[in-house]
Amino acid sequence: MITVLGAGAFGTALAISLARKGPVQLWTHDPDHAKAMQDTRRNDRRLPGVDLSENISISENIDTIPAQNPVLLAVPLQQLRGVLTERAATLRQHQLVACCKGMELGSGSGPVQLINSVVPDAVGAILTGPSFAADIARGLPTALTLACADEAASGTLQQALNTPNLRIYRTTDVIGAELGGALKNVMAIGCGAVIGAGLGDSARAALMTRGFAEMARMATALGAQPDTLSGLSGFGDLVLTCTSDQSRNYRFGASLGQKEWFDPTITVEGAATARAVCDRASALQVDMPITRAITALINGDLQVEQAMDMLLSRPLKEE
Ligand SMILES: NC(=O)C1=CN([C@@H]2O[C@H](COP(=O)(O)OP(=O)(O)OC[C@H]3O[C@@H](n4cnc5c(N)ncnc54)[C@H](O)[C@@H]3O)[C@@H](O)[C@H]2O)C=CC1
Ligand SMILES: O=C(CO)COP(=O)(O)O
Repeated sequence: MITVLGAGAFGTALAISLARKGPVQLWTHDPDHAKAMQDTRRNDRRLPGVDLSENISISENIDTIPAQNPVLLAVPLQQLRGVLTERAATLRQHQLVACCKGMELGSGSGPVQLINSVVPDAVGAILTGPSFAADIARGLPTALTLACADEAASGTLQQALNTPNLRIYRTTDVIGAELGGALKNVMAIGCGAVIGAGLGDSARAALMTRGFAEMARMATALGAQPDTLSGLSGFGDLVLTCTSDQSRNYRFGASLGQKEWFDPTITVEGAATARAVCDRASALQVDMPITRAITALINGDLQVEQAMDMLLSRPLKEE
């Protein structure tokens, strides 16, 4: 049995995929949402149009989780500390797999760092990489990275989470995998803004490439292995979210570029993460001009055209 905490788009999609192999417990903190999903056998709020199989049991209350059950934590990163703190007694000594992308405001922590600090006797891991919830739920082929510092646990989790459509690779480079997923969302907002403002595909390609260099710079400063960023969690997810309308970060960026309203209830991890990354970059003295420009855009301090002029007028340098 696998337990999924968080019945948003991603948690539900993972539950649907994993339920093809065995029983899954899907938890939501909202009793009305649990009732609606139990009645309709669908998650119309977050992942409409896909049925929840009988292998998925839905609950708004999970007091005990058998020790051998891996637990997937599929809530937005900025909510993760609260969920862990509230459920720490239940989650102790479990394998906890963060299924979220970002850096916490204030602490600058990634998801596994948060798990390790709030539930220190659990095994922390992260599942990340290029994957839209709707694709996973429809059974389309997808590849993800499972990062866990504990090699034995990483092998067990890889087996447990691999499904016929969901191919899981593993790594012990947790910080690299965390940063790939967190930083690419900031770039996706920037790319959406570039396309939304009509600045063209060439500008987007430049932003992705120089943005990737910036991601690698930050990752190296924090001790990640350089190769990790070139894998699914970095390069793979950067390509996906910077080029697809399915990405909420990209669509949010496009709305900034078009100067249009964007629904604030939609999860856009890159917005808070951009601010957290700027703070972390300042503390580490890592040069991240693209991230800073995107953050200024998100904060309303710059328009896309001004941000682009600022980047283009920087002193010339070697690639
Ligand atoms: N949707 C996607 O295609 C993918 C999402 N992710 C990541 O998954 C994470 C979750 O995103 P989604 O599921 O897409 O978001 P979502 O907006 O669809 O759902 C978030 C869920 O978290 C729940 N939640 C919020 N605060 C909570 C709290 N304090 N306690 C308990 N539950 C709480 C909400 O009720 C909601 O069901 C994000 O970090 C995202 O980057 C990763 C890969 C793909
Ligand atoms: O992380 C994702 C795909 O890998 C989902 O992207 P969005 O959160 O931008 O929708």
